[in-house]
Amino acid sequence: MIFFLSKFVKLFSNIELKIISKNSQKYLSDKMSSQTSDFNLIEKGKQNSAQRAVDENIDHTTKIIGIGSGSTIVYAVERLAQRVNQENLDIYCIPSSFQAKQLLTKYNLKIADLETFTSVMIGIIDVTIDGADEVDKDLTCIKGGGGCHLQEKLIAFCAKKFIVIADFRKNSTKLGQNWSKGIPIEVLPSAYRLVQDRIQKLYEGSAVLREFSGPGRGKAGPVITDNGNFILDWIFNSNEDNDWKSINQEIKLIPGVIETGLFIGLAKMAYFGNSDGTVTKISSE
Ligand SMILES: O=C(CO)[C@H](O)[C@H](O)COP(=O)(O)O
Repeated sequence: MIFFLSKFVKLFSNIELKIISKNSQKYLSDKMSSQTSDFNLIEKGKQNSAQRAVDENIDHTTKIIGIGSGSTIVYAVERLAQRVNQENLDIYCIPSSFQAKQLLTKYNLKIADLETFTSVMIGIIDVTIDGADEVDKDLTCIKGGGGCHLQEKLIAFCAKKFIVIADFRKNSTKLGQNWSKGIPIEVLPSAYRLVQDRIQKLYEGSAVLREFSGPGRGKAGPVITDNGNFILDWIFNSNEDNDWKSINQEIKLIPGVIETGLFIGLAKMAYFGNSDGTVTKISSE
């Protein structure tokens, strides 16, 4: 009797285990396919915003373009290369990073830098196109998620038109609404403790040294920018009504600060690729 009873219990628990494992397999596969579809919507959003920005702002009169960095700009460069070939456009591109330069090389586009041309610098670039980590209702941006905001600010500053391209996640009313990784600040390596200290005394939140994470990724220790500097990410209090213009000026006065990832009054337009396939265009004028 005991023998049969134990056989029955074993059989029942095997069935139960199979049901649990089937359910968890279903849960995992549902979760994975919903993550894949989220990923696709985001990528499609990036692509749609990039294509629209290139198509609406570049023509045969465009001679010099500033090229930002990140994952969204890849779609813009792809589209630009297509149009340069199809329409025989004669365009020089100024990259904002090692990554952007590699991208331009891959697509065989003509590369220049800010010293190539002898004319007046401000306005020398017809259009600069770049991604952003977050954009608020006034088109103030947080940039530098990829650590390239110093060169990105240079090509935004020298452009007649600075255009932001992004997927729907970056479209906020207020900075900090969707982006929680803070404001990147490029600093001289020997000054990072001083800047960290000063920011934490001036404002709420913390200024965290950006480091590589995870075994087998990058190197141990701090992220080094294309210019050989460190990055602090200032995680600010997003519930405050922050006056970004004066905060930016104050941070830039700290010795050792090279550039902040706050782009104020620079963007003329932003294109956001939405999850339904449409593109929202916001203009500062
Ligand atoms: O500022 C940047 C790099 O310094 C990027 O433009 C920003 O991080 C957005 O990147 P992505 O297009 O991958 O979302």
